[in-house]
Amino acid sequence: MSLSRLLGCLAALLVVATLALVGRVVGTEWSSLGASNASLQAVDQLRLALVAAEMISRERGPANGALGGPADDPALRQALSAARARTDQALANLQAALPVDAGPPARRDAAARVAAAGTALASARAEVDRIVARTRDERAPQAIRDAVYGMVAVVPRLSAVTSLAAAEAQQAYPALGDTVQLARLCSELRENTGLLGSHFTAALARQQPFSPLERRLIEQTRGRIDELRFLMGIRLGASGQPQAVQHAWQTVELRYFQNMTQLLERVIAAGEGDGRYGLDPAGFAALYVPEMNTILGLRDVLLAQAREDAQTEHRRAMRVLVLVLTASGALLAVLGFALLVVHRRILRPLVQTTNALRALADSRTEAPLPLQSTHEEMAAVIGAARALQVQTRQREALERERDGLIAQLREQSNTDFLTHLPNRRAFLAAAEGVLAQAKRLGFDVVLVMLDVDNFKQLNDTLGHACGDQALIAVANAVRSALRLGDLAARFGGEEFVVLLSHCDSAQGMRLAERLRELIGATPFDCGTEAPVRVTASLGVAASDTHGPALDRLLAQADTAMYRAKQAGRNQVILAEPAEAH
Ligand SMILES: Nc1nc2c(ncn2[C@@H]2O[C@H](COP(=O)(O)OP(=O)(O)OP(=O)(O)O)[C@@H](O)[C@H]2O)c(=O)[nH]1
Repeated sequence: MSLSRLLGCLAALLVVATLALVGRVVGTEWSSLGASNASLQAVDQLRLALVAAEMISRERGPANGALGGPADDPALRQALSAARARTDQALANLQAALPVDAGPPARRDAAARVAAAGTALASARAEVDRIVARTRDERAPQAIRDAVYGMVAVVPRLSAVTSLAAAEAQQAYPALGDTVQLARLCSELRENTGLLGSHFTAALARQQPFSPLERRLIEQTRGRIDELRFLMGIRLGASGQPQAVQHAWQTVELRYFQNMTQLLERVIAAGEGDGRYGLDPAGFAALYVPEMNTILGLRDVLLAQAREDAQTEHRRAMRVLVLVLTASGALLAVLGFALLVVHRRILRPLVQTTNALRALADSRTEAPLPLQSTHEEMAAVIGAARALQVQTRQREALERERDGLIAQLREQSNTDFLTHLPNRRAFLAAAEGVLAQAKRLGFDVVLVMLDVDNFKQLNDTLGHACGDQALIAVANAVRSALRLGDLAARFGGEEFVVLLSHCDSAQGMRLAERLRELIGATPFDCGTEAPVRVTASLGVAASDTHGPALDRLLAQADTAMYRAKQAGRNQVILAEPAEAH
């Protein structure tokens, strides 16, 4: 696997792992935000449910007043219809906060329960109205009691709704548990204190002692009130309760539990005695209800506290989420930047350098290298590769130069520098090749040995430079007499040699003779008045007579040439067959 591929895989892995981690953290904080939002909603619903229950309870005050008062008292009727309007509004508010066809089954059930409470309330009100329409004398005590307890029975119908809201608030944000439960206990306490007042209504209206049933109900309700006071006292007495809550609880203790003790003892004593209360239901309510409502004050403080706690939690969750999102964004940005830097500053130059080095290994020096890196190590690698590239280019240039020189030297070592004809060495090598071919293919060759006559004398009389000119003139004559495929060379000093391919002795003699004439007829300039000429003596040896061995042909031609010299120079002598042996 290539390094870039490996790094690509690692980068992808890193990005995926980071995204998973970020997703997990953001998801957790997002659900924490959702939970705190849900707890806020649940606290609001709990408040609406408790207020609705309170309004139904409070409606019992004017209802009891109307049941105990004269049939056509406009003040009582007005108070009752105002209380009913408040209750209807509170129920409508609660109904609006509970979606009927959305959410989990318990929630839909809660909405149905509110609707059922509304229906039960309507029938309880109808019962109250039926009794109130009668004259006071026509109102049977049992009928009043039934009407009162018809109203009383409506409130518990909302308890499922309040417990659902309290449970949801608590589930979303467990720290709210104590506060919402205390708010519910407050509501229940308020309901029971109201109920206690309602138990007195019929007896106060009739100014008669309590019936056994009323006595039992009063005892039960007082017992429940004491129980609730105890439960709340334990929780509210614990340290850590906010000041506002402690103050509200102390107010309830003072104004309801202490201030009302005397009034309640007096009414109960009269109810258990002669039935002379000294006040009617409305009078009792005027004294009792304001003190009882301090419990609602405590409830509202608790609900406000729960809402504030939920809001604080919501703000905290929002802050954490924003922080997590910002940190995640920053982390991803840093990661992306780091990967980009690694890719641009390390990986890409490395790959480019690797390609350049690979190309160098294949003797290709044109592959581009990255521009200089700012990183020490990369700069060193790129610098080394660049130096290698430059060195390779220089080496290649030197090698080219060397090859040229070698070729030139080879050329020079095979060529006579004066006449530019091949020298003895080159001739011997080439002639061996031609003779080998002649043997193989069966054609004849002729070797002509040529020596310039009286050359020493020429040198001595006209100078060495003139001798050189003579040699150049002879070489030119030899060159012009040759056919394609023939070989000619300066064999040494003033001696030349010619090897004629596909040639017999007769043809060789003719060519040698023509060459002799040509040399003798070729003038050259030696700075003298008249141009100078030289002659040459030539010895001819043919393979058809002497065989195709080079040394034998050379020796025979040389001997023939010597004889030509002896015979007076400027002539051509064919080697005798006898000389072949
Ligand atoms: N100018 C010049 N002279 C050369 C060169 N090579 C050999 N010589 C001279 O050629 C002469 C050869 O002389 P000899 O061997 O006596 O032969 P010759 O004078 O031609 O006499 P014959 O061959 O008998 O006609 C010597 O004086 C060499 O110094 C050369 O390249 N240039």
